[in-house]
Amino acid sequence: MPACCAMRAKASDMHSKDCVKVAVRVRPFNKRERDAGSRSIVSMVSSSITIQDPRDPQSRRSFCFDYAYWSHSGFARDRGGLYVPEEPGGRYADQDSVFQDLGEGILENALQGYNATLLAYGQTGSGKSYSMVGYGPNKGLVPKLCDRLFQAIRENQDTRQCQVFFSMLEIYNEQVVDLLSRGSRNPGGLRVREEQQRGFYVEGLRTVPCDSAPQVEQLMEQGTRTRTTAATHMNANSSRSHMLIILQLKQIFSKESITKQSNINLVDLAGSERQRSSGSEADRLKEGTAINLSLTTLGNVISSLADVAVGKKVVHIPYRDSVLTKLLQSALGGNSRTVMIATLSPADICYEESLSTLRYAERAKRIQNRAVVNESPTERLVKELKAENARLLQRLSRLGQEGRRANDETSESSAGSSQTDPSLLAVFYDYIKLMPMVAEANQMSQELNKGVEFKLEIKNLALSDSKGHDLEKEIAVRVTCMGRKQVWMWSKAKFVNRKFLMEEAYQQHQAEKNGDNKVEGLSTAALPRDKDPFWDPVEPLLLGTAHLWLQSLAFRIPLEEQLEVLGSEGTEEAILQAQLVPCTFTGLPLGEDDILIDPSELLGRRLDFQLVLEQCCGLRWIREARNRGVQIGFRLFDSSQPLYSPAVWHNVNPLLDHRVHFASLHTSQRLLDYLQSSAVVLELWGLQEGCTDLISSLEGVRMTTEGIFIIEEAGPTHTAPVDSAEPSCSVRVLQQDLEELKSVNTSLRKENHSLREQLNAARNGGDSVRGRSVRPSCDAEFARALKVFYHSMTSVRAQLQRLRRHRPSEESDLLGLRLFVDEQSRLLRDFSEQLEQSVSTLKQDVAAIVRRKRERSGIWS
Ligand SMILES: Nc1ncnc2c1ncn2[C@@H]1O[C@H](COP(=O)(O)OP(=O)(O)OP(=O)(O)O)[C@@H](O)[C@H]1O
Repeated sequence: MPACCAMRAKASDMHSKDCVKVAVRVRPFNKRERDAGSRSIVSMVSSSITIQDPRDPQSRRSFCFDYAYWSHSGFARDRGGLYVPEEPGGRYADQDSVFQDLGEGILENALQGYNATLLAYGQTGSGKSYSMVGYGPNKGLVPKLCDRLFQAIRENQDTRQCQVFFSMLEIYNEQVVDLLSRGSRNPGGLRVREEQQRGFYVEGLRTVPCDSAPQVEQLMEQGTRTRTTAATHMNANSSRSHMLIILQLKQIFSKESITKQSNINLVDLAGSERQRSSGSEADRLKEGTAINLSLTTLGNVISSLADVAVGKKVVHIPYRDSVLTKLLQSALGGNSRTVMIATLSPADICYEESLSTLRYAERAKRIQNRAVVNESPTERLVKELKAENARLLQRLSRLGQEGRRANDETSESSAGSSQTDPSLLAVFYDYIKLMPMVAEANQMSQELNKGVEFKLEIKNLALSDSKGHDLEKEIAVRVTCMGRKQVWMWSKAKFVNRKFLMEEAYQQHQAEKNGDNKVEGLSTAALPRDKDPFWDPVEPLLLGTAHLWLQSLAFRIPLEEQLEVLGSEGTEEAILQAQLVPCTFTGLPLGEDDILIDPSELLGRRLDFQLVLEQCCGLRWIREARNRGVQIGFRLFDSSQPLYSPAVWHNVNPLLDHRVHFASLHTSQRLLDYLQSSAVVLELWGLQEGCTDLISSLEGVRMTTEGIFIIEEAGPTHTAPVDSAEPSCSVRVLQQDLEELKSVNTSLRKENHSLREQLNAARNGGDSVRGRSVRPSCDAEFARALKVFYHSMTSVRAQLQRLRRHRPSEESDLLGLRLFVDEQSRLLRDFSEQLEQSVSTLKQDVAAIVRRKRERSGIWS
């Protein structure tokens, strides 16, 4: 069977992750070989090729490749000068058959949106240029590819708009020369730069838009003329430089609103032969060293990648060691579908070089690339990034406005508020960096049937601490096991580490698939869970938080709230009904008369209150999967350990009915400040099948025998060391102060009592009537007015929160934005009306109290 027909699988048949495809082509004898009476030492059967050592005919080496082309014999030259098989169906592989196998596949890949690379490797004069570019009528892969590309563009012009850009460069002595910019050769060559997204690229390389194959051919001719060539003893046309043609194909599918972009790299490598003492001068040696550097590095990169492919641990792939490998990074082990054509002479005098070429090709065969269509991921990434950007910008501007409002009086802060939060920028940077890694992890998971999905999230994007200050944002990866609906949150570091292990597992899997028995280590299929980089033990997950502000406690006013539990990125996770109930130390709720006008009255006194978690409603976590549960975690004041409500499972609106009694035995100014300026952050924790409940750690927690949590110990008398016989001098002074305060308090209470009596007497015509309803004192009236005000402030605050969260949809067009602005104005109007209403009610109440007080003093006087 003709070898060229043996392997007819097209390059486009490659899976998105596959090994570099390798083809070998054997050329006819050249004049020198014929003159030297050379004999062929290469034979080909199907896709396997055997080479014989001319000094030891028994010594043979066989290799098997994806494609093998016999172009050595059995050909004739037709009238047009084309080399064709001597007889129809003959074994000679002509330019057309090579293009059909390799070129068509590359073209299809490019049209699908994959990057593609074609490398020609071999000894000088072995037929690299013939295969890549061709001579005369025997057009090679590149011109044929361009012909077909423009033909395909014409055929598909109804469905897509296409743009083709052409660049051509040469790497010579580790310097990059733009072959399309004659005359602008700067001595150091063009710079190779690196960008996060783009990888390595040549700065300032001329990129010419093309719309026809003849135009490309013209540019190629121009480039070839410019190309540095140096005659060697082996071949008058041989080149000692690497030539790289880059065809960029941009396709716009207007109907689907997507674009696809693919790069086709066509690389004609310099001759692979070792530097020989061939009458070269000093310059030639330098040339040789540099060429060796690029090819040696290419060899090293290929070896390392081949090692990786068989599961060996490779610490470093030396892409950066040469210009060539920098520019070919994506073609070797990256996002590209790559084909290498290794060309060789079958002549006995070329034995060493041909064997070395075959070995090189053998290693290249093992390289595994991971090509992705540059449409969906890129489009999605851009879309996601844009959406994220819009969200972050909105948040930034909101923060800026809030910052400006809050810091009106401090010019320093208001200046700072216009600055971008550096933590946000860092997160942005991480986000962009991790996106392709996440895409790769997803692809590996899919191919290995792991059923695990990775998604980037910004942790704490919408969350704030107990003072309402924004928490530092960081990037996290949400990992979801699709089948069992288990979720994990991985830190950036953990993900990067795991991604490395995933790659190892993936490469192992590929090696197993290819039936490589020499693979060391465990089979990916039998990977135990603790060794599986896609697996982790299930654990509770922080779903979101809600803030219950404590200010009302400083006035001993009860508070009942419907709190919105916000997820890390601002999504509503649930509504939580919670209460703060000031109470006696036995847990009985305090009455209206216990409301304080001045919170400092609490100083030094005991304060008891209960935190009540009543019910959770509309739990998104449970709605998504019923086999889940939740718990609420919270911590107060100085406590380092959170307390948790008991777990509730399988219910979207579970009753929590959880009540915790806290007490401050001796309220300090610090606690008072805390109550007036802080919130208790209620954390909603998601439980999943197989994970254990969160348990409150009571270590270091002071509790009374009645189960009351002490948030602040008793005053200095109690905190004095138990074993000290005599209290210290300052403690004694404080004790005296306390006693004095106590007696002042007692006399004040008495006075208060007698004043109430007098008031009642005045109101009831001098009779002191016991048991009848008594009119409240001014203080109590004032406290009540204050309570009404606080309650109204609760709904004002809710309105403010609604305003803060209200944002236009990411896809908003002009009409959508107008609707958003209208709605925003309405919300603002409601908010200011409510605020004004609350303040004016308070003002009226206070005025009425003052008026009544005056009237009463009139009565008394
Ligand atoms: N498959 C082939 N069929 C017919 N002639 C071939 C074939 N391959 C190569 N040749 C001839 O061999 C000679 C050398 O080939 P070519 O110039 O392609 O070598 P090369 O490897 O590109 O060398 P260099 O490293 O100098 O670029 C050319 O004259 C070419 O026409």
